[in-house]
Amino acid sequence: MFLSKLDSLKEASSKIEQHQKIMSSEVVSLGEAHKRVLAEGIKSFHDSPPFDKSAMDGFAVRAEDTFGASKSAPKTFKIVDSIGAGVASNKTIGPNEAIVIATGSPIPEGANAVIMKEYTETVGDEVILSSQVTPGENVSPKAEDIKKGSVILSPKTFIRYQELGLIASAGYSEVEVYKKPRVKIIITGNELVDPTKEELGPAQIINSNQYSISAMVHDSGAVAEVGRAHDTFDEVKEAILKATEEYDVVITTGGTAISKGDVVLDVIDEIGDMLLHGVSIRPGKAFGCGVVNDTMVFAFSGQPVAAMGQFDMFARRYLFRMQGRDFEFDIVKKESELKIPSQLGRTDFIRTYSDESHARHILNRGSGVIRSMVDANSYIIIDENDEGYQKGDMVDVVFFDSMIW
Ligand SMILES: Nc1nc2c(c(=O)[nH]1)N[C@H]1C(S)=C(S)[C@@H](COP(=O)(O)OP(=O)(O)OC[C@H]3O[C@@H](n4cnc5c(N)ncnc54)[C@H](O)[C@@H]3O)O[C@H]1N2
Ligand code: MOO
Repeated sequence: MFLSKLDSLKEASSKIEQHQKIMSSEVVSLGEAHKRVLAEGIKSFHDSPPFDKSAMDGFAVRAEDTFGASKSAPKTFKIVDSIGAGVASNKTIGPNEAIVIATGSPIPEGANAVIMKEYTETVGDEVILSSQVTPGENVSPKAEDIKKGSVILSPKTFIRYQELGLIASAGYSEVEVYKKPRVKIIITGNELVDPTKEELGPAQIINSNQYSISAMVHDSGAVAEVGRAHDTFDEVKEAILKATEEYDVVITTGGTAISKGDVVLDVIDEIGDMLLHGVSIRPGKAFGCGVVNDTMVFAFSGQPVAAMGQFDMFARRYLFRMQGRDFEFDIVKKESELKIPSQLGRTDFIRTYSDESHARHILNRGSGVIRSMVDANSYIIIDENDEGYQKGDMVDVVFFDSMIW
């Protein structure tokens, strides 16, 4: 049965938060660290660049010697050396001397600027400059990017491609990150068949949740494995108990309402601590969760859209936080194209297609209409204290893409 009074979204979130777990850490190679979260701070082993470095192909010179050089009054320098990538010159530049230099090579002793090849003409062992340079021009100074010994990233930083580059430059080949939670998804429902079944029986439904929820788990930085259970108390109980022993989080779908085969919440109640059954949200009211064997078990509706919404409202934040990363809805304001009524005391997640300016309506919004999630790109969130919106009101919108890990 649903609990006698439905929890609000805020109450439900806070009950779940009280049982938030954080994963331990592991060391992974840098190649595997993309989209993981740092469990350690990163202190640089090196300066980057490690030396004053040429930013251009051209000639290293003493800037002072070039002053006054122009197309109409070119200056001639003597070429005393030529260095390519990965080579340092052992020469020291003297007055009116130049060294051929490649982008990335160390600035030779005595030089303080690089003139781009385009402003020069080489004649034998001399180079004619048709422009002047200022001290430091076309030179990337030592440690301009990273200073040796400095803390460049703090723990809990999400590693995007940019951070990967920085970590590599700091001299790391492996890093300590939070482990990925392993999530067992248990699909319940006697009526369910695989998408491969060609002829559906009179009461059969294709199991789509397995695919959508697994993908959502994956999109939250976690690893998903799927199992099936029939709608019997013993089978669901055994499946949940086993999963809580082997996985970090368990998600079930189906069997959260109140007919005979809806056993999931009764099972959780018997074998663990039930935290929630029924939340004042739409879609997704038939949501439950509890803690079994010290493991969070989320019980989602069988209705495909309700299950996706419940993931967005509860499981996504839980999985993010397990990996050391926070998650809040990234809310933007859009103008509502239509009047949207809502019930006080309930938080609504209205599927919508939002463009630059407007939140546009999606018509059929049943909990089983997966098409509505495909046509939508965002939710309008209507707070429990709002009775809805008039056409033209500014509404809170969260884009689906903004929720992905
Ligand atoms: N008397 C009441 N009945 C219902 C209530 C209520 O408050 N009082 N709540 C309704 C709400 S809200 C929802 S949501 C559903 C939740 O039902 P269940 O979680 O028990 O889901 P099922 O009955 O197992 O399935 C519902 C529907 O979804 C299909 N389904 C199930 N699993 C999958 C899957 N893996 N892939 C695709 N589709 C799936 C299933 O075949 C049903 O058609 O309860 C309302 N009832
Ligand atoms: O959990 Mo149900 O979505 O409100 O149809």
